Amino acid sequence: MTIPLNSSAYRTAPSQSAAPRRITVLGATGSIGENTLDLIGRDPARFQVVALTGGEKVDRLAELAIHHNAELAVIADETRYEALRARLEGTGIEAAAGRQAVIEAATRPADWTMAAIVGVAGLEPTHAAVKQGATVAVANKECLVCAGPVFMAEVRRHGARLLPVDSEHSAAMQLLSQSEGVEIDKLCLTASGGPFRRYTREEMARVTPEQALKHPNWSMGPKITLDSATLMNKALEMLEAQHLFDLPADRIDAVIHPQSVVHCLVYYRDGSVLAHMSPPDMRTPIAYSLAWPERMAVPMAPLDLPKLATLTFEAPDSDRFPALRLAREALRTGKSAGAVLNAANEVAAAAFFAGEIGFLAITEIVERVLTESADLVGREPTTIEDVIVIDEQARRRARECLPAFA
Ligand SMILES: NC(=O)C1=CN([C@@H]2O[C@H](COP(=O)(O)OP(=O)(O)OC[C@H]3O[C@@H](n4cnc5c(N)ncnc54)[C@H](OP(=O)(O)O)[C@@H]3O)[C@@H](O)[C@H]2O)C=CC1
Ligand SMILES: CC(=O)[C@@H](O)[C@H](O)COP(=O)(O)O
Ligand SMILES: [Mn+2]
Repeated sequence: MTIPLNSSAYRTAPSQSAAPRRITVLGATGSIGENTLDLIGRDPARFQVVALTGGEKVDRLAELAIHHNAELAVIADETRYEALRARLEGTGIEAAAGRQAVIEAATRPADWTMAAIVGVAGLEPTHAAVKQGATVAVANKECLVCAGPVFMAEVRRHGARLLPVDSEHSAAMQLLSQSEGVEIDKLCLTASGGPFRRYTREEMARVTPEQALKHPNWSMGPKITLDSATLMNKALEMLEAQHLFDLPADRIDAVIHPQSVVHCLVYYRDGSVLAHMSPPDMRTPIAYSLAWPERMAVPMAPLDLPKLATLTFEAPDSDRFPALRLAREALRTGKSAGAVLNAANEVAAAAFFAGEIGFLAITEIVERVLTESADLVGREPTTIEDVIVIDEQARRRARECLPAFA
């Protein structure tokens, strides 16, 4: 379902059942996957693990599957099937491999699926989970960025329930549940500003992948950590919010908040602003989605405001960080702007990690591909398959751009 602004949907208690909830984690070996399983492992009587999937980390996937007594473990990289099968031999856990097997894992009946594969690679498996009509906790923001209206239509068509996991969107869902029947003026996402918040463009031109991977507040996978450094993460998140909450482009904003304690703010026309706070640890939004509409305990210390002492906010600088300007344009353009922006960013991010381009070239390539791809940007996909075709074409154009930025 669309997260409705004017609905009591959040307050409807689920039927209470003594049976453990059947859980699947797509992207189990990643940062979100590990945090999800950490919480699940603390209350094993409440959860039963159906399927776990990984990309390449076959040993870790097998360890997690054994530890959580999963029914099925799937590794996306087919060449690692034999290694997975050997590790799981005698455990009774099924092993499978390949892209299609990941999609099939997502179709196994489950009450709750965590969608935490990174990148557009997560789109088809998450869509497969949505088609089961169950609850999907969606960390994979690319589903919404690339396929927004099509994906949300599929959610409605299959009667699935989406629970946002991205910290800002989890916060937004909690804030918007206070706004039933009330028009909001603005939804404002916070951005830490990343490790280069105070860098000049000249300094940014020389930064290395190692420096970009040092996020000031959050421990996350490499791709999203780099996106935080370019502010492309916030660009993706503005598009994610547009589709999740069905908001007009001009009601979505972002502000720099270096402490990452406030995650989202909702502005009302009477001057009120509601803000959501929590420590910068993803186990809080994951726990919210796992226990929803109830609350569960997490193992972290509560926020210590006197110790924090100061929370600060700054306006983003679009000259040094063009990503937010690109996001605003993409929000207004709609259609396939999000898919093209994301595809170009995935290609450019991989090229930066490979040492092929500099840090500033990442957003420059995204802008170049968006500017030169009016034909792609203007397409209105009607199916997930259409989105994948657009993504592949935008990737090809981004790859063609790389030599000019090397
Ligand atoms: N990390 C965080 O705190 C947050 C993450 N998110 C979003 O959640 C998603 C996951 O992020 P994060 O956990 O950081 O990412 P990670 O890189 O840590 O983990 C990604 C997961 O996806 C798997 N994977 C990678 N490529 C493929 C593929 N082609 N097919 C199948 N599986 C694949 C990886 O497997 P393996 O490692 O075995 O190769 C791993 O399990 C992203 O969309 C991100 O934007 C949103 C908010 C916060
Ligand atoms: C934890 C989470 O939700 C990330 O998306 C986080 O927001 C990244 O930090 P930035 O605010 O630096 O993008
Ligand atoms: Mn986020």
